[in-house]
Amino acid sequence: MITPPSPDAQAAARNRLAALAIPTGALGRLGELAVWWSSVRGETTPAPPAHVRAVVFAGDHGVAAHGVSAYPSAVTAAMVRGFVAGVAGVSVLARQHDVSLRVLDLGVDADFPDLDPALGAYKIRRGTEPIHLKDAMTVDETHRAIEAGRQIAAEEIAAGADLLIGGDMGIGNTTTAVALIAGALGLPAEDVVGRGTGIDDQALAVKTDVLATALQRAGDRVADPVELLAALGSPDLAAQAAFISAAAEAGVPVLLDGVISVAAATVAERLTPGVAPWLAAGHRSTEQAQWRALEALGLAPLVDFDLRLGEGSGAVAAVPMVRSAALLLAQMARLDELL
Ligand SMILES: O=C(O)c1ccc[n+]([C@@H]2O[C@H](COP(=O)([O-])O)[C@@H](O)[C@H]2O)c1
Ligand SMILES: Cc1cc2nc[nH]c2cc1C
Repeated sequence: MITPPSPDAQAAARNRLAALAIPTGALGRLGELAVWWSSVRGETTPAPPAHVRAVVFAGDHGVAAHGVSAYPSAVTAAMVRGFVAGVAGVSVLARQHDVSLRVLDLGVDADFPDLDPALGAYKIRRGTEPIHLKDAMTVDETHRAIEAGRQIAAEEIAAGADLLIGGDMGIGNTTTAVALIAGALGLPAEDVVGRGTGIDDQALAVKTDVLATALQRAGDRVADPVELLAALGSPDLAAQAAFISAAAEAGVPVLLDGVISVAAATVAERLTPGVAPWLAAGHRSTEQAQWRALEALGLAPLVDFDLRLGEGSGAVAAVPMVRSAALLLAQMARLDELL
């Protein structure tokens, strides 16, 4: 059950925004962001987010061996080591913006015996089945991934999070993410397919075929979010979807990233309707499925920099905007105080 963000705080914030020493509406989307932050924090002028916590959900995707990505699956495990070492793109942004960053292996097709076992504490399986040929995983694995995502959110909230971010790492995961979006929104393969890590026209045609076959294979099962995740998803996507659901249930807002994060949010809205008002969209990815899914959630992205890195990077890059919005609403004078 999801309680909506505070309508009283939202109304009070909107009134204060309208009274600020600016021409009416001059803060544009920054003003709307401030009102959102007030509503999710339940205060007229809440402090800016000070305990932003990001979790990277890593996993491999069976479709990666079928010509849908510009990179081999081995990159997933290599990048997991990069997150652990603090040298991935999102690692740099997280340090810069004082965001805590945790990477978890939900389904990487490798083991990491030399690393902290906490990395694999929620591991469900090694890789998924290719979704155009068979179900990505079993329904039991799906339930376990969902439970993992809920627990991970609970841990981050217990650690004091006032804003959560879900990131991703997984070669092939844009195929999975856009399949979930297509399944949830009833869109055809051509309306969701994108170039992911940067595939050429030939691979784009293969990816479109894989998606169309996967959607055909899943059929009506897409109507049920657990069946949708089992047929077309992955442990990492299922866990991220449940992480978002659990955050919204606990009244903790989530800043979304690119197409994988937005696919997780789309599934979260199906798992627990009423999630969307707890979400803000960090950035606009290059993936068309992300724009369509954001629109369906009623969200407009903050940063529009042609980012397509994933990892939670676009969300972390937008954290300063949330902080700016909160501080503007709290610290600016009203026009009537200056006249
Ligand atoms: O966040 C996005 O919108 C996004 C768009 C394109 C690619 N990615 C990242 O690239 C990887 C998946 O791309 P691909 O082509 O292997 O499906 C995965 O690790 C994602 O984090 C991420
Ligand atoms: C190098 C590399 C880094 C990434 N980070 C997220 N997705 C990625 C995909 C690749 C290929």
